[in-house]
Amino acid sequence: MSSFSRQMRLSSSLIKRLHRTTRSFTTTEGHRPSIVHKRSLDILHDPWFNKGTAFSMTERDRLDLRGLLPPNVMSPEQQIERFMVDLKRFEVIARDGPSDPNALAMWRILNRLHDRNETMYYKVLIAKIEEYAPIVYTPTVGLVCQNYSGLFRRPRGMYFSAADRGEMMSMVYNWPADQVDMIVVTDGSRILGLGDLGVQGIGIAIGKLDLYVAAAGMNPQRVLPVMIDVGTNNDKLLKDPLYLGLQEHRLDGEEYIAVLDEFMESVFTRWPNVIVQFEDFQSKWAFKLLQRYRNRYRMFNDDVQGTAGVAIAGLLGAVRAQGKPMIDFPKQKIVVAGAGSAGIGVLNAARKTMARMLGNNESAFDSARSQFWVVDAKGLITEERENIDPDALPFARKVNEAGRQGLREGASLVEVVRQVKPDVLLGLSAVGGLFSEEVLEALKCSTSTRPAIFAMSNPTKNAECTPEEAFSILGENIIFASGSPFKDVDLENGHIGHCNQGNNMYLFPGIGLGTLLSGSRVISDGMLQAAAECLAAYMTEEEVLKGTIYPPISRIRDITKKVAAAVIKEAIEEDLAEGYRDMDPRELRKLNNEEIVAYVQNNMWSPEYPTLVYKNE
Ligand SMILES: NC(=O)c1ccc[n+]([C@@H]2O[C@H](COP(=O)([O-])OP(=O)(O)OC[C@H]3O[C@@H](n4cnc5c(N)ncnc54)[C@H](O)[C@@H]3O)[C@@H](O)[C@H]2O)c1
Ligand SMILES: O=C(O)C[C@H](O)C(=O)O
Ligand SMILES: [Mg+2]
Repeated sequence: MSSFSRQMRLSSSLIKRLHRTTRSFTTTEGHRPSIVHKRSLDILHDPWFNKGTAFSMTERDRLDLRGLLPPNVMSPEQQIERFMVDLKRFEVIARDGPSDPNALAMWRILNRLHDRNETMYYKVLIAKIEEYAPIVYTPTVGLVCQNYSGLFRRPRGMYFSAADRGEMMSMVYNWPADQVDMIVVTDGSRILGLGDLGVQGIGIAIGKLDLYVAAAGMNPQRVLPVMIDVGTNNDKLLKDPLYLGLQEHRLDGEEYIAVLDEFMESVFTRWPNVIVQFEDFQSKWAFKLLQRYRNRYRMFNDDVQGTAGVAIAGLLGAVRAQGKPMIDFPKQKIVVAGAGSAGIGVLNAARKTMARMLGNNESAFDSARSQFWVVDAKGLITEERENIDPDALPFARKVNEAGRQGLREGASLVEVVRQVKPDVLLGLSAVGGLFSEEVLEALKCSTSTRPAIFAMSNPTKNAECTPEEAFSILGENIIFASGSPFKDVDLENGHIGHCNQGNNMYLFPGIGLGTLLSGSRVISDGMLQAAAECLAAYMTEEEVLKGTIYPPISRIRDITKKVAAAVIKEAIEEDLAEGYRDMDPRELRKLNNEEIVAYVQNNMWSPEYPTLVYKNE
């Protein structure tokens, strides 16, 4: 078969799936029309309203589009078919390495579609999320951020720089949408495991919001990616003549906080109901800003809180995969490599979960601490550590206790694994290959019947190990999860080693959507816990026993709906829910579980072209 006919076959199978997965994508009169205040070329240049060749003849007449488009009116399915031929030329599984140019080429093609026709873009993304999430999100988004100055064509989102101090309150009115539901903001200081990428980090905010639209059904007209450019400490970018951001060192201390404070005040003044997700801030600021804002604003930190929930769900899955009840979780010995925003977030949440299972009192909380061994760049953290980070202090091992185990301050990861014989080895270190052959060999001494490895660092090259390495050294009786997507491993004995993707994408969209629809003014620990428990309970006993502890990404819209419903339910129980639009809090309280899920479903946006009607402003 020629490559062209193969492409056409692939395209037509996609088209069939598109027909099946969504009811209608037509400009039918059955849908409520959208009012536009522009006509003619202004519409074609507006990705929120543009339908390209799918504008019907009556719409072309009504909106002064006649003569501005080729005469043949295409159906949305035909439009996608044409688009797919272009995209499929680069069909590869997107991974770092030799396929980078292909992954970037696919990102470019998708990005151009995003720029000209958002409805069609999200139609494609939702229908083929498994294939294109690795392009618009992790791992390719990392590569995109690294190359953003060269890839930048049309601006997307808003930029606030240190030079805008005193102006932000008026600047927010430059954004065209009167309603914004969701902001993802970064300062670019720690993009995935790639370090300080300065202004180029905007790519991650865009990628996260793509998932808000595709997975949570947020309306793309009401999401806003934001970059806070307070400079960069990346020497390469400071010297690069093509760099798009401020070429000065990062602001620090009070000056930095003043910029963030002004930004938060400005966006919440214009959009009082917005939710702000903090993303990829270096650990130094991630915790401080979370503490500063979480009781004042509707905000959360995805790397600290979203990751924690996903890890808890995975850790509980790993217990079930051993054939044990979840309540056995407090017996697990867990070695964590990495004590940054993500690692500490996971440790705190795991300790609290154990404590709850042990009786939810102070002594339970205290004893849960001894289940964790934390290794950072300087080795095992003990109370002997000089200038210990206060966030890591609660997890520092007591010197005597470490000594009894044959360990000391600064012991290497391999020594720790050898001595502790952990049930779980979890990496959030951003160091690719940290789980070396030696470390994996040491894990063979694990006292678990089914050891679990979480190589959660991103993107692909930063994963602490690959699934091939883990399965080939430890055999098939392990649980494996990674932050970036990897293929399952053929174990060559007729069995498959399952690779789970342990990524916060399974929670942040549902946390945001649930918060929005509950109308809660803050995002409580209980709401985050409810999200994690929902994800943990999502997998069936049978799936978990087969080693599948997270759902496939093709189910992300369904899991997000359920997570959002769990968040709403908890907000109601904590008396935080203030309602959303027509749904007032009293009515919200009357809904049963199924009705809450239906309420979420009914408020999820789907990519369908509305009929456009012009109205003079
Ligand atoms: N899978 C997910 O959902 C998810 C979520 C959040 C973060 N992450 C990933 O986690 C990684 C870390 O993020 P962060 O914000 O915590 O970063 P960070 O830079 O704040 O923390 C990194 C930590 O790793 C430690 N470290 C460095 N070298 C080490 C070594 N050789 N051995 C052991 N520890 C070492 C550092 O001391 C530090 O404590 C990133 O790669 C990020 O992409 C993944
Ligand atoms: O962005 C991701 O894929 C997960 C996480 O937020 C990260 O920072 O790595
Ligand atoms: Mg992140």
